[in-house]
Amino acid sequence: MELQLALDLVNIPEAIEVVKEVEAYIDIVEIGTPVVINEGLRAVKEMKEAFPNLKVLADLKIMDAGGYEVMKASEAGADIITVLGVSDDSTIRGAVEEARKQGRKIMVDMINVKHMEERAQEIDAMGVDYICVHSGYDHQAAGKNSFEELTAIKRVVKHAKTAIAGGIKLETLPEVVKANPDLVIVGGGITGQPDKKSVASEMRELVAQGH
Ligand SMILES: O=C([C@H](O)CO)[C@H](O)[C@H](O)COP(=O)(O)O
Repeated sequence: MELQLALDLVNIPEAIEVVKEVEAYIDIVEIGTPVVINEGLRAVKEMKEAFPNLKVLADLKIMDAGGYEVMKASEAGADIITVLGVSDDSTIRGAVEEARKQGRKIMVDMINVKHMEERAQEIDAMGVDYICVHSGYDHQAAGKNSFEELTAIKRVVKHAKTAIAGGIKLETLPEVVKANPDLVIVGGGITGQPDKKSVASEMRELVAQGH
């Protein structure tokens, strides 16, 4: 089980400072959607240059022009790029095809997908690398989480790795680990803490107890 740090509410220098603190405890660093909107793919490029040994995920939440967007994120140095599960199949297939050419990976974010198991099965068959259940900020504000959705996709996903994101904190991580995703994504649960290093270190230990 791997741990991904999501950086959403920071600029590039702040993002780099956070990663310096917790680098030893994470497998993947995510340049979050708000950072890409504010700073562009330059944020991906600068993060990869600063931490060449970390995998960098560009959370573009692609909805159209999958091949083109994946090509641009790959040029910036992204190892993993996100596409939305609610997109047309042609968008997801285009993203996967380009990612294969570029030696990158595709994560499909299942935010707002209505028929979770059915769509997860279809997307799994398209050859994506990760399928991620996700309660976004607006869902979290309404008190939702994705724990049940993780169990649902694990029933049907045969090839892709499974991931979960959205409001995961140190206190809720043991429940997530029990559900056994391949990847846990944490943003505010680390970045919003006064002692980011110790929280990330405890999270690393919990995640290491999973497979
Ligand atoms: O993808 C995200 C969200 O849509 C904002 O871009 C976050 O990275 C994801 O939800 C993880 O962050 P936390 O919910 O703060 O753990």
